[in-house]
Amino acid sequence: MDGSNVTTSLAQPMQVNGLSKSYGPVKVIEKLDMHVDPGDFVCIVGPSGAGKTTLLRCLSGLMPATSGEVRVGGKVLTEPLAEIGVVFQDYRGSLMPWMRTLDNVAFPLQGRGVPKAEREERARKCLADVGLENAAHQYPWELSGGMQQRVAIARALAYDAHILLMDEPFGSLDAQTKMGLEDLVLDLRRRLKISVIVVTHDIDEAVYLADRVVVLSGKPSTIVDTVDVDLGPERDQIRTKSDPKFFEYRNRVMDHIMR
Ligand SMILES: Nc1ncnc2c1ncn2[C@@H]1O[C@H](COP(=O)(O)OP(=O)(O)OP(=O)(O)O)[C@@H](O)[C@H]1O
Repeated sequence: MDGSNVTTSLAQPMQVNGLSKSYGPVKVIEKLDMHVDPGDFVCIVGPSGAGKTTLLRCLSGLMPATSGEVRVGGKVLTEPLAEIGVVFQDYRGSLMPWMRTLDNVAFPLQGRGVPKAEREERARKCLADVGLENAAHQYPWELSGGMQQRVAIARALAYDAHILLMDEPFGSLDAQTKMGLEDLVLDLRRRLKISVIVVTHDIDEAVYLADRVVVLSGKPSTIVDTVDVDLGPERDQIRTKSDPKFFEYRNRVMDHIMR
């Protein structure tokens, strides 16, 4: 956990108790317990098919667990909440091409009855938060992939979300853009005092970003390890990734996944 911000985080704690999920007769996740404290940055890793996306969907309220529960601020999650923003890997499919950037970000607010002037004001603030204040009137197809993913992040945060869930958010971006967005999300966590949960295939990315890496494995999947990452609150793409502790954490996670 990043001691510099958590005490003032507005996010509610998230608690997962004995969560299991089956698709028909196939049990994918079994009796999973985890918690995310306000301001935490948690990464979830595991081999392909381990149920990472399934878990994230359950955490978002988009899909019910088969048994067990997710609690947000002590209340059982039964539907998507404004408190929880979700970003998917496929930014091309998630933005509406006929809407300008500002309208894409403001769109979810319309469904929640926020008046037009306030919608625009909030959307502008969120675009500024992700460094896109000058792209408000462009269409998604006029933006680079990294910029489109920034818009998707702004939209996820637009309705006062304090918990940001991301499913392979940087998977389809080039290496340099990906690093820029990793640092942007670290910065957003610090500035906006949000909790962030990221599902990723990329173990280096998980260790670089997280206060805690949760490793899923097995059939059905359980948590086989939880790695507390003690690399300090400030991360740097070169320095942090050269720290001997970074290699220790990476190898420990890799050991579980390659088994
Ligand atoms: N809607 C669904 N109906 C039936 N089975 C599903 C459904 N969604 C996922 N599965 C199955 O559940 C298992 C876990 O899938 P999930 O996508 O959660 O894993 P993952 O760890 O995110 O995988 P990857 O890393 O490859 O994206 C897989 O065997 C998948 O085929």
